[in-house]
Amino acid sequence: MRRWRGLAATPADLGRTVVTVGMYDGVHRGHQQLIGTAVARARAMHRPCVLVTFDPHPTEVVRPGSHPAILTSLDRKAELVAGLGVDAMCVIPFTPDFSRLTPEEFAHGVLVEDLHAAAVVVGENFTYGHRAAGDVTTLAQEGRRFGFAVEGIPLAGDDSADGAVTISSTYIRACVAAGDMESAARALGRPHRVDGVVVRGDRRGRELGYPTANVESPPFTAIPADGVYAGALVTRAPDGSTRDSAPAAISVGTNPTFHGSRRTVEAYVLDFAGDLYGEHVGVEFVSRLRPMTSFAGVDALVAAMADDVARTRTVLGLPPAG
Ligand SMILES: Cc1cc2nc3c(=O)[nH]c(=O)nc-3n(C[C@H](O)[C@H](O)[C@H](O)COP(=O)(O)O)c2cc1C
Ligand SMILES: Nc1ncnc2c1ncn2[C@@H]1O[C@H](COP(=O)(O)OP(=O)(O)O)[C@@H](O)[C@H]1O
Repeated sequence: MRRWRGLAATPADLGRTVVTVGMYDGVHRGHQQLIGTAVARARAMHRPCVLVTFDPHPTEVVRPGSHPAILTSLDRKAELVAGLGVDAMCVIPFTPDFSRLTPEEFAHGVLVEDLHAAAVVVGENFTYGHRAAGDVTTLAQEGRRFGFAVEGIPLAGDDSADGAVTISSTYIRACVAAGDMESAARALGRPHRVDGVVVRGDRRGRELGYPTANVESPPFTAIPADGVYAGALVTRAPDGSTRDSAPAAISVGTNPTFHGSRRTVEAYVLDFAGDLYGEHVGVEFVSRLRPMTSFAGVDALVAAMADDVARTRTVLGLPPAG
């Protein structure tokens, strides 16, 4: 997949394109349907499918200080959309100036002049331009004027949840913030993952018998509620692709037993011994086991960790330790 930042860097040899526009944070099941439709239209028209997204999140520019938790980094988003067949990802720096483009300026300047759109595929609730004044109806009008087709796709739902919900990034952020990783996974179509780099901690884990990879993630990463989770540690190659995935018991919180103050994400990898410092990893959260607890002493904590590891094996369907 080709990828560039800023409309000025758009390759000159794209020809006419099929464009889909959105934040696509999470690349959840609704996004997957929408992107799948855009890719299918592009294939049928023998055009490249270009996904246009924004960085930083527009909310932060429109209402500073209100940055939402981010479900997928740009690199992870690129990996996921490439897997859906998207040919190119264009990241538009979302600046105050860009936020002031009128709907018509966006349609004509960005979609027609920069990206040569022959067709545009968006969700039926898509809005664009200054104060989100443009919607699918205005986009269809611009399309008739400037010569591109417009398709507004109905939003996907999750009927298996208590009462059907419309799948959205906001809904998934709420699931993650509450530690409901099963609902998050149903909406995402895969477990939620926190990406980051393994850094040094207090070097206490190995003394307890449970060394933990402390994973430092970028600001605004959507980190699940404090607690202990069953999941996996995914190691990544330098190009970002997945190298390996191993079962893990994961701790999120300030380690209150030791009166810590920094909130950390730490993964104890089952049946593993080795050096993970500096590795680019992803922590995948499958199920919440219990809250973060302030134990009276180290022995009680170690006993709880042994139980967490046993329950992790059960949750993940692994045989008990031999
Ligand atoms: C499965 C698991 C469960 C944990 N549960 C708790 C807990 O309930 N309370 C707590 O204070 N710390 C908990 N921790 C975090 C440990 O306190 C932490 O891993 C240990 O202090 C090592 O820290 P270090 O990696 O910075 O050396 C847990 C860690 C793991 C891996
Ligand atoms: N099973 C394992 N799970 C996680 N990390 C492990 C494991 N075995 C060895 N390690 C290594 O040990 C480090 C964690 O040891 P620990 O004593 O908790 O130190 P720190 O406080 O620096 O995290 C990890 O970053 C990793 O390099």
